[in-house]
Parts: sequence; structure tokens; C-alpha cells
Amino acid sequence: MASSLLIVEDDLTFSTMLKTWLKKKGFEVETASTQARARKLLAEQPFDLILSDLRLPDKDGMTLLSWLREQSNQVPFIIMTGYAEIQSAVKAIKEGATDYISKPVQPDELLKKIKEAINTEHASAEEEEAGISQQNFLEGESEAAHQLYNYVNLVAPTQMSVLINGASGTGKEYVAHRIHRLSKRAGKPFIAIDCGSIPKDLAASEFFGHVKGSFTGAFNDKVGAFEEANGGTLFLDEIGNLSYEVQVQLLRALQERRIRRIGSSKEIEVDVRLISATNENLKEAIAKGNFREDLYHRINEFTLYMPSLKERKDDILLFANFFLDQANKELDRNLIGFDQEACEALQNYPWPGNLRQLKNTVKRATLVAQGEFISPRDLGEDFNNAGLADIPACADEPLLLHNEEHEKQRILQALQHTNNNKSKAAILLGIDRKTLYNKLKLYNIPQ
Ligand SMILES: Nc1ncnc2c1ncn2[C@@H]1O[C@H](COP(=O)(O)OP(=O)(O)OP(=O)(O)O)[C@@H](O)[C@H]1O
Repeated sequence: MASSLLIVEDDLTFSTMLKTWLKKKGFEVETASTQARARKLLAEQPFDLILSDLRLPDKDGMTLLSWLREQSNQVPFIIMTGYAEIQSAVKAIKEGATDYISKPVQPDELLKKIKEAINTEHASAEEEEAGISQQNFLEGESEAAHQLYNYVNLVAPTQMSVLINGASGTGKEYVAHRIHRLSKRAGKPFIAIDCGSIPKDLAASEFFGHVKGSFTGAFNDKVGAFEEANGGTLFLDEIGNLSYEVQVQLLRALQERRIRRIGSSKEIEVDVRLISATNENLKEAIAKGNFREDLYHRINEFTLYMPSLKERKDDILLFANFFLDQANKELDRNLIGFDQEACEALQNYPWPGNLRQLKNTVKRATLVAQGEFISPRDLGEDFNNAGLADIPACADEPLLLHNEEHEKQRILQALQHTNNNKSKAAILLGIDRKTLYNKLKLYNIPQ
């Protein structure tokens, strides 16, 4: 079935020309010369895409966009602007536009954007399934969040490879998705690989694929991540975990933009944009000889630092309420919010597990809460305990992972402060409990 487009444009000659041309390309097209007329048409019938001028005689195109989004109408929306500067484009995209095109409009570019925007709708249905969509994404209002998304918006439309650096649970994968969605590759695949969880021997096959019989266990042909991501974005999480050998292969693929499936001699051209993430200090890994410097420069044309939740305190309640809305829906509950004490407890907690921990804490609280508001008791024992606030503020300084003697001393101190309570000690150190147990073993600290 032909896709239906609505052109909102007051320059009648231009809109008639566009209409004729787009009809020839197989679209069904309606036009409106004012925003009021556009609203009327939208009330009468659904459209697959709206192409709107920024300037209209009544209100501007942005107002039409906000009106649609307020009604939860997520129809793809391309804004046409005579002002090609990045600011107006970024603003339009921030407010929910799918894409923008600057005037004078190049027909081929417009056609490409229209097709991508309509396909993105389908892609976002896939993301929805994976749990990541526009509706469950929040940027935050803190200074650190503004700075982060400022960079995200700037780098997203480019082809630069991006390295996202940040602690576990800070939202690295979410940001990688965001970059993809805001890029020209949005209608194409986003393929994520967790380099921390693939067995060493299978890493090359995960990346490049293999042909049947090329090694024991290769029962069928396999398409690798590079081929799957062709035209789109490849996200490599925990990139610091790749073996040296695979790092070499990865570098070659990135430089040559070609890959070969294991066991095959056929070279396949690939066009992928790489986004990587790590919670390690890769410069140290380079110094220790564990990570290749040439690969580091290749994957790191632009670095984004993810703030920890502690560094974006102003966002804690915003995210808490956002996760509460999600949990209410998921668990079929109807809690109104957090009481005053719970708000304070949430804001004073150091959140070593960052957004992931906040989300889990709120979900659990939503399930167990008895009243209409969540209280500290519902948040779990860490939030009930005034004792935490009394402990000296060494939690402000996150655990340094590179100096072993210093690290051991900090752990011993934290255990002393907390009377050997491992959960609290982990919180003080800004690490999760599992990491603390691993470190106790590493330093032979009696448990
Ligand atoms: N911007 C966001 N809006 C809404 N929820 C978010 C956002 N960022 C992160 N989250 C939530 O926090 C969880 C952790 O995020 P994510 O998996 O992106 O973190 P990560 O830094 O990649 O973690 P890890 O290093 O452990 O892989 C997500 O599952 C999601 O529920």
C-alpha cells in the first residue's frame, strides 16, 4: 500500500511541485497551507509522515509538532527549514522531529529522508520490543545531563566513531541507541555485541561470521555482526575485554571496511558506524599492553563521559518518578509518588549501581509499598538506615582501581567504618557488592 504524506507548506508553488513529484514516486499526498488546515486533515485521517515547513502563516511547524506529540501521536515528522544551522535542526530533533531538511530542498535527499523516516518507524517497533524506545528514555535536567546530550546531539549526525566511557549502569547502551536514532543511519540496523560475554574463541565468528565446516561446531553458515549492521551502527559493549588477536582483526576490518567470514576467501564490503563502550580506563590498559593503541584511536574519534548518578544529583528524583511510572504500568499498580523522607533518602544515597540500581530499587518499592506513596521502608534496608549518613564521607571519592595498595587500604577502612557490613562498605566505596567480594579475595582480606 502506498504511504501517505502530508505536506504543510504555505508556498503553494513549491508544495504543488513537491506533491506532483512525490506522487510520481508512488506516495499518496495531501497538502495544507496553514497549521489549522493541517490539524483538520490530521483529525480526519492518519498519515505515514508529515513534511512541514518551519515557518507557517499561523503558527510555526514546531507548534504543530508539539501538538502531535502531546497527543502521543508519534507520526514521523520532517521539518523543512531555510536555516541550515545546526541549532534549529537540533532543536527540532530534541522536540521530537524525526529529521530535518534545509531549503532549497534537494529532491533525492528528501526522498532518502522520507524513506528512512518511514523505515525508522518499523525499526523503532523492534527497539520497543528490546525495551528501548523514545517513551522509556529520559535525558534529565542536571548540568551534567545537559552537557552530555549537547555532545550527543552534536556527534550523532556525523560519521565519527564514538567511545562511551562510564561506570556500570550509567546508561551507556541507552546513549548508544540514542546516537543511532539521531543519526542518518536510524532506519538501518543497530547491532549490539557484549564483548564481555562472548567466549574468546567465538569472538571472531561473532564479528565476521563463518562458513559451515570452517571449525568444529560450525554446523551452518553464520552472518557476523559487521554484516548484520551493514549500513547501520555496531555497538561494542565492554570493548576492553577483547583479546589482543581479535583487536587486530577488528582494526583491520575498520580500516579496510571489508571483512571475510571465517573459512571464506570472499571479501565483503561493509559500511558500519562504530560505537563502543567501556567502564575501564583504556589508557591504562594500553600502558599495560592489554589494549592496542592504534585500535583505541580508531574507535575513539569522539569520547563521551557518562556521569555517575552521584554526579547528576538533580536528576535522581526525575528518574525515580520516571521509573515509578514505568513500574506502575508494568506491575499494574497505581502509586502516586515518594513521600518526603523517601525523596531525601533517594537523594542522599551514593548509587554505586547508577541508573540500573535506581530502576531496580524503584521497581521493588512499587511492588511492596502498602500506601499510596513510597516510603524509605519500601526502598529497602540501605535506605532505612540512618547509620549510613553518619559514616565519614569517603564515598565522595570513588574507589581508585589502579593503585592496589591504596585500594586495599580503602577497603579495610570502609569495612572498619561499617563494622564489617559488606553491603554498606560496598556503598561507601562506590562499587557493587559482587565487586567487593572479588576484591576481598584478591587482597586476601578475611571475610
Ligand atoms: N536515559 C535513560 N532513560 C531511561 N532509562 C535509562 C536511561 N539510561 C539508562 N536507563 C536504565 O538503566 C539501565 C542501565 O542502562 P544501560 O544498560 O544503558 O547501562 P550501561 O552503562 O550500558 O551498563 P553496563 O555497563 O552494565 O552494560 C537500563 O536498562 C535502563 O533501564
